[in-house]
This record gives sequence, structure tokens and C-alpha cells, in this order.
Amino acid sequence: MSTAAAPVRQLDARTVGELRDAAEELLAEFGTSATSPELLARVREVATGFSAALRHHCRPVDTADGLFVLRGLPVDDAAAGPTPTSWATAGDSGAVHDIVLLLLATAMGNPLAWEGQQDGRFVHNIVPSPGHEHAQTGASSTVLLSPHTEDAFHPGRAHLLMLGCMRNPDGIATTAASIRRTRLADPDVELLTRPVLPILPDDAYEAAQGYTAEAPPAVPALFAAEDGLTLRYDPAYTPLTDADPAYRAAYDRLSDELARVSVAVSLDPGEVLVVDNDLVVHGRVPFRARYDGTDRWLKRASVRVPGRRTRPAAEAGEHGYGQAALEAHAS
Ligand SMILES: O=C(O)CCC(=O)C(=O)O
Ligand SMILES: [Fe+2]
Repeated sequence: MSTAAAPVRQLDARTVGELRDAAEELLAEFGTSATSPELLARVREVATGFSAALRHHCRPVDTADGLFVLRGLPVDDAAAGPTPTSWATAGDSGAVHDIVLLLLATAMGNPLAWEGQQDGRFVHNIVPSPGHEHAQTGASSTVLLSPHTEDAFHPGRAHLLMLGCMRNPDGIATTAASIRRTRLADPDVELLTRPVLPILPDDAYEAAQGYTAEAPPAVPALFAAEDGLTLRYDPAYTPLTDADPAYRAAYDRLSDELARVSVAVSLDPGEVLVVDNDLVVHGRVPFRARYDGTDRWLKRASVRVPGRRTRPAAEAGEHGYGQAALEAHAS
């Protein structure tokens, strides 16, 4: 693992003020960050009126790293209150930051929520939770959260994943590995662009895991898009033992390459990591949870970017295990 710095987009005081004022006004108007159609509509209105400077900071990922960090937003640690012990009890904790993230997400594309995850909220709280220490979900701590494409099982998954840091006192890193930094032999790419194995729903989706109406579709791990390779990768939920040895060996070499190019990004409060979910797999290093109100706390948003051509056309026919992706705005 290297710790090469991620590209940083530094927000100036004026842009930060623009974003903060907008978020505070919206919070005053609605009294909550829980999303109603009315709040989402106002968020879109406000984001459409953003300054050119702010919109420029929200431009697409533009390096082979497949990610960037927005820096400069303030987090008042005392005002944020204690870190919630689970998403379910988080409620409106840090609500103004939910709205900031939603505004940024809307400037980048169309925010996305899931009926079956965190009560359908558009901004998730990622905190370590008692009893989930060993899970392969954002609620874990003790275990390595292994590299994955977010919501890899679903054709409606995000194009961009945003992680906004509320607090991270022990400097626990998110890991990120870009397919555009890997070196793979042509025969491996050829094998891995074939639809051989399915990717099953992860543990954040109980209902989807019970879906039996149709068989899981086989999907390719790699896709040759116009501007280079993209990937859809979640080995923890891929039944690799069902593939032949040649495919497994190629998949292992992909995993090795992703590990080789992986970077560790330790977010400070106020920083927002934006990851291109078609180029980059992300994870998190293990850590010991404190459970005393000072734990690591991230806010997460997912974004669809209309008109992107980074995925195979065949995805349109997938059933998505009965899970519905909810988009904030009609596209
Ligand atoms: O905790 C992190 O840094 C990343 C967790 C994660 O995989 C996610 O929130 O999707
Ligand atoms: Fe994730």
C-alpha cells in the first residue's frame, strides 16, 4: 500500500461561504435533512445557481487516480455532537453537513438512495457500530473492509461515491485503487471482460439477499470503455470457486494489481473524498472502535451521472435482485 496523496481541490473562503450559507438556509427552511421531494427540489434549485467557481470544483474526475479530495469545508466539532453509535440512531446529527453533501452531489449529478438501505436516506452515516465489528459493511471496524465497487451487485449503482469526513481522530484511512493505474496482460483483460460470475448483494441489503425470483446474472469484472478500462469488482460477494482455474488465476492477478496500486487516504474533518465508482475500488483499514462519542464518522452520498458510457449495455437487462435505486430528480 502506498500513501501517495490524492489530488486535492482546495475550496476558497468565498466558495465555502456560498455552500455553507446555502446549506444553513435550507436547514432553517426545512428543519431537517431527512429528504422530502420538496427539499430535494429546493436543493436542485440552489445547486443550479452555484457560482462558476463552485461548479468548476464539482467537475468530473480528471486524472487516472479516479478520485479527488475537496478540502476547505469547516466542521465545528462541538456543534456536530457525539458520533452516533449506528446509522439507525443518527437522525439529524450533523444535518447541515448532510445538506452540504447533497448540494455537492447535485452539482455533480443525480443523488441516489436505496429503499433497502438506511431508511432510504440520500446521505448515509458511516460509523462503527457495536455488534458489527466484523461485518463487510461501513459499520465494521476490527476487520479490513476489502476493496469493492460500491453496490456492485446492482445495475443502478452509483457512478460517484462521496465520503465527507465529520471526524477521524485516529487517522483511519479509506483505501482506493484505480484500474487505470494497473498493468494487466491482454489475455487477462480478455478473460475478465467476459460475463462469467455474478456479484451477489452485500450484507447492507438483507431483502436483496433473499431474492429468489430469478437467477443471479453473470457479469464482467472489466469493461473496455471508450476512454479505457472500467471495473465492477467485489470479491467478497463473488462465488469465485464456481469459475475455472484460468479465470480464477486472472481474477487473482487483477486483485494483486489493485493491491499494488492501492493508496491510503486518511480524511480530516471537512474533507470530502469523491471516488469514481467505475474506475476505483475502495475499502477501509481495520481499526479499534471507541464507542465513546468520538469515533470516526463519515457522511456518504452516491451519485448517478446521466449519459455516462462506462458500463456494458447488457446491464440494462439486469433485475438488480428486486432492489430499487431511487434517484433524487427525474432524469
Ligand atoms: O469507511 C470507509 O472509509 C469506507 C466505507 C465504505 O466502503 C463505504 O462507505 O462505502
Ligand atoms: Fe463502500
